[in-house]
Formats: sequence, structure tokens, C-alpha cells
Amino acid sequence: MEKPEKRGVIDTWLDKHRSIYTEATRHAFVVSIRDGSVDLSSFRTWLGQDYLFVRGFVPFVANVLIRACKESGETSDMEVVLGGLASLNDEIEWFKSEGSKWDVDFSTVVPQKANQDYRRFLEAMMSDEVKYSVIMTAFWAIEAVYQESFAHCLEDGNKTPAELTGACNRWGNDGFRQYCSSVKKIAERCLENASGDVLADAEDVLVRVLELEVAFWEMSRGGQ
Ligand SMILES: Cc1ncc(CN)c(N)n1
Repeated sequence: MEKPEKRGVIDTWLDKHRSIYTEATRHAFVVSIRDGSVDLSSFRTWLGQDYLFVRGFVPFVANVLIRACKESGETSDMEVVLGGLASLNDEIEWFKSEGSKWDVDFSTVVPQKANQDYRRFLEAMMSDEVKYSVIMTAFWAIEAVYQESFAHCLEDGNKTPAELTGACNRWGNDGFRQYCSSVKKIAERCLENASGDVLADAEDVLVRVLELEVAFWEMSRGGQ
């Protein structure tokens, strides 16, 4: 049996910001995948936009990795982040094969506003001014929203179309859940020793990620 997770400051923030967290993890686009009513042109929009997002996410995670090597006292932080970076390699290959399957030509996809805003946020997070605990909080939130959302599409009672279960498994699987839990533990550990200012920054960043995720789902649902 897995040990129940210790409640930390992130859980307190999730309670405080529950409505935006629920919006991000139970968005109508995600719910439409789960209940089978998803508009496939929306799915194709999401696929093309997320492929571009992931290409921008790679340097962000690489930056988290460098920070984990240089700034963390715990050797295991680097191993956790390295695992995440390695799985992005598979993820890019997965996107390419899905692109062919759904006839989405990534070379012609133009990043929409929500994607551009998110990419700008990731770039800002890569500044040396951003504390390790803050970037870790952002990293956890970005991964956790996808984990929670796609796991929901696989829970009992789902009517997720068979051709979309590959996408749901990618982020909804148990290994990804455990990886998110490891990232959360790192963030929590760093936040335990953080000053009030850093805690306030980390909370703001968490909420900002949730807003960006909601906007990203909204953009996808727009289905252009
Ligand atoms: C928008 C978004 N957020 C999160 C993930 C998960 N890495 C993603 N692929 N795309």
C-alpha cells in the first residue's frame, strides 16, 4: 500500500484556489473526451497546438534540470527531472505519429494566443531571478493538470472514444501520476524553507499556470 501523501502548502493553495483548479482539471474539453461527445476538430486543434507547446516545454524542463543539478542539495531531484525530460523525447515522437494519424501537418500550425502566452510564461520562468522552489511549483502544476485531466478520461464510467485513449494513457497512466507526485514532493520540500516573499511568488505562479491551462483548453475547444 502506498503511504498517504503528507499535506503541504501546495494542498493548502489548491484548497484556496479550488475553483480554478477544478476549471483546469475538469474543463469542458476534457469532459467531452470522457463522455465521448468531443468535437474531433477541437481534438485536432489541441494536438497541433500542444505539439508546439511541448517543443517550448523542452527548454523549460532542461532549465529545471540544470537548476536541480546546481541548486538542489538532493541528488534525487536531478533524477526525477531527467526522467521527465527523457519522456518528452517519446512524447514528441508520439505527437508526430498522432499528427499523421489525424492528418495534422505540424509545419503549418501557427501558435494561437493562449499558446503564445503560455510560451512567454515558460520563458519568464527560465530567468535566474526565479527561485528554484518557484520554478518547481510551476513545473509540478503544469504536469499535474494534464495528469488529473487525462486520468479523469480513463476513470470508471468513461465513454472516451477508443482512438483517443492513447492520448489519455500518455498522461493519465500510473507512472505519470507517480512522477507528478515525486515532483510535488520536491516542490513541497523546497517550499518548507522558503521565505514569505518566495511563498507568495510560488502561489501566484501556481494560479497563473492554472489560468494558462484553462485558456489552453478553451483555445482547443474553439477548434479552429
Ligand atoms: C498545455 C500543456 N500543459 C501540460 C502539458 C504536460 N506536459 C502539456 N503537454 N501541454
